[in-house]
Amino acid sequence: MHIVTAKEMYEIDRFAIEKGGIDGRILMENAGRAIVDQITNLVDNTERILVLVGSGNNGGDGFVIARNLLNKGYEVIVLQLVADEKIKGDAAYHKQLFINFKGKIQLVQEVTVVEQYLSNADVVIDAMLGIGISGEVRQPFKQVIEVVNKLEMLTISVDIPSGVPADEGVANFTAIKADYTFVVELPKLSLYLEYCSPFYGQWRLVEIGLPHTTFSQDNLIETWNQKNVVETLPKRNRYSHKGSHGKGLVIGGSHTMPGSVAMTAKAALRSGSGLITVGTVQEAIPSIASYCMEATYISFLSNEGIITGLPAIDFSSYDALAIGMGMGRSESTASITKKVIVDAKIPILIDADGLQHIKGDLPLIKQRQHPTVLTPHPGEMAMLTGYSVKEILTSPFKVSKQFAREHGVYLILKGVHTIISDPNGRQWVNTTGNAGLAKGGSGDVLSGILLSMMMQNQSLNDALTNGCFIHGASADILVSEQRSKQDLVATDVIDGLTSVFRTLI
Ligand SMILES: NC(=O)C1=CN([C@@H]2O[C@H](COP(=O)(O)OP(=O)(O)OC[C@H]3O[C@@H](n4cnc5c(N)ncnc54)[C@H](OP(=O)(O)O)[C@@H]3O)[C@@H](O)[C@H]2O)[C@@H](O)CC1
Ligand SMILES: Nc1ncnc2c1ncn2[C@@H]1O[C@H](COP(=O)(O)OP(=O)(O)O)[C@@H](O)[C@H]1O
Ligand SMILES: [K+]
Repeated sequence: MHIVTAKEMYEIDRFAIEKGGIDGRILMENAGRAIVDQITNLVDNTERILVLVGSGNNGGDGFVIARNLLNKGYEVIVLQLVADEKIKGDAAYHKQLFINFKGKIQLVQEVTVVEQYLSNADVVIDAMLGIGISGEVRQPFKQVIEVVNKLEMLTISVDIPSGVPADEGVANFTAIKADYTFVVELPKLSLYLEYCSPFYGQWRLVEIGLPHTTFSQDNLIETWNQKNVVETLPKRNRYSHKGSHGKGLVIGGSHTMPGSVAMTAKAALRSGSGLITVGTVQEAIPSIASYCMEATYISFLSNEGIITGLPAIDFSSYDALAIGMGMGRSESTASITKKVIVDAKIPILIDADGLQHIKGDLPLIKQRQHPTVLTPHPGEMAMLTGYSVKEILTSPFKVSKQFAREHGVYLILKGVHTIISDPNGRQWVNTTGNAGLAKGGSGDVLSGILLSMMMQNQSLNDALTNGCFIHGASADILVSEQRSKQDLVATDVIDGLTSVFRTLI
């Protein structure tokens, strides 16, 4: 499903009205009614409802909601926070219908009066500002938002919590903290920004009859969900043999960090790889092998438990490789990573310490004739780009698209809403995962799953989006069935892959 910016939402709206011939007043009626259907599931008609409306079409939705709730026997008052002449077009039409239906509207701009109305209500419907907001929230909205947030009453936002920007790039704002938000037709970008999404509370999409398409081809962002995975994940052929499912190489680890490559290798095997070889220091092999007996091992030259040299490896005998996990950041490991980037004429995934190594070698990556996948978390992304973590979290879509295009890489910016970007600038947002994954080792497991997916017979975009989905889905199933977000650890996520694959295939 497309994730839209405000501009794209307006384009779709305009298309539906101008080319599709749908009257904007019908769209507004559809939006209001669809939201009322949701509200009636949450709110009993003995509860008193206050609808806060502003000057735009978001306020217009508010009038439709108020009228339809009134028809269903709810006690409803509309507080209009702007002067009468500010309400125009479709919103004015629906305001008049509400009046015709004997609806009560109070024109209020002093916050103390708003407070009095709030104290006599059980539920507040927030239809003040929608996706048309620009700049900082002005009065009286700012004060009203602060008052609503202070009160412990059920708050339901229409389309977007008032004050939250629809798009990325605005770090500081005053906004309603909604319990529920009913988002009109398509998800807005800010739903997937970790500093905005908490304001939405629980959210759901409501359909109002718009086409699900976007017109600006330079900003294609989609969610990746279970339906997409089921459609694209290759089934295992009855006549396959181990060579059909990829031979992968995992390079990394050190004497003090053997666990990371162990988990990457095990996760790769548990997600379908035919054969996995681990290249690491001799000292680490016994402990890794006892956890991952299915893998084979190459002992790398080492000094004090750190890899110092690359043995002669025929990279062409592998289908893909992952490098960097637990490898350390010495000069020797950095030069090994550099050599692998140049010599290995196969798809490569670079994670963790490997990302630190390549900062100065991005031009070498651009020259590669085979795909390169980078999997930074925001801290590593900051190191690679020179932006601060805050700047990255404020504009994660823009920053990652720019980086993927500029350096010709597949970029997986990990986080609550992991963003996958391809070198052409297409982007997907993963929809699985939970805070149980916020533990050391989760990223190593992801690298293993991705390595395996990269070797299965699917496009690289599908491989990476499916891999991210499967990783998060494992954590979700575990947390819902046997573990908690507290005790979940990375190796559980590997064990949980069984449930994911049994569900998906
Ligand atoms: N297909 C669709 O998309 C459909 C969309 N629909 C709905 O329409 C909504 C979008 O409507 P919209 O475009 O009228 O914008 P919206 O946010 O209601 O108001 C903007 C007004 O607010 C004001 N204002 C702006 N910034 C401000 C600030 N910082 N601080 C204070 N005030 C500020 C400014 O007014 P001004 O005071 O400047 O004259 C401006 O005119 C959308 O979210 C959805 O709910 C549905 O009806 C069905 C179809
Ligand atoms: N709160 C969260 N919600 C969803 N996914 C999360 C959350 N925290 C972490 N993750 C996921 O867990 C993984 C953590 O990776 P990373 O930071 O590299 O961990 P490590 O380096 O310790 O292995 C990423 O895939 C990330 O998307
Ligand atoms: K709103």
